[in-house]
Amino acid sequence: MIIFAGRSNVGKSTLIFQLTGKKVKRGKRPGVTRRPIEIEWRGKRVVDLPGFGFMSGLPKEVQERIKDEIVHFIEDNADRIELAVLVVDGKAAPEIIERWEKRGEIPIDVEFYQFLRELEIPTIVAVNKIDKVKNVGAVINFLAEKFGVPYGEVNETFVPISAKFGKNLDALKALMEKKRRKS
Ligand SMILES: Nc1nc2c(ncn2[C@@H]2O[C@H](COP(=O)(O)OP(=O)(O)OP(=O)(O)O)[C@@H](O)[C@H]2O)c(=O)[nH]1
Repeated sequence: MIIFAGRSNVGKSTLIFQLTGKKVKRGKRPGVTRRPIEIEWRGKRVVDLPGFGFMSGLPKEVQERIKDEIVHFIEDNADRIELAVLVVDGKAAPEIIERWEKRGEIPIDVEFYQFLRELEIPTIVAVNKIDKVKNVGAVINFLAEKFGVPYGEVNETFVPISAKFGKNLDALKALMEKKRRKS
């Protein structure tokens, strides 16, 4: 099983469509049915987890419930998950992370990455929307530091992509194949 996770609106559905040719789009009404969506792809299960973090119009309790469901889903399936792709918005993430830190909170992306690592699930961070980013290297260095990824592991953890424009998806696919847990 391969899981895709990330904050709401980072481009998960767009990316999964680009990689698999399958639509995983939910109805746009937030909070209604935001269960994990599973598709079959090359004999594997690919799961699009609901977006976590702040979504406008969603009460805090609903956001918390979604987060709990995601955590439970991952814990329940940890042995079967061969790879996690954490999608972040390369344009928005640095600012969001800094805002959370200023409030004294652990940014949700950081928490989530560390949660996956604790469960020893191989994890790739797809840094999406790089078409909107000027200095991609700086963003990746920033994220690596915040996520606690050692320098020597940066290249096998972060992949800059643009899902919308189909940019660098071959590199992502290659890394997915390399990193996934082979049983
Ligand atoms: N500029 C740019 N926009 C993108 C890119 N990828 C996705 N988007 C846009 O970002 C918005 C959100 O994309 P989705 O694929 O719906 O995001 P999602 O993460 O599945 O969102 P949720 O369903 O809320 O979890 C859409 O308007 C996409 O067109 C990208 O690489 N570059």
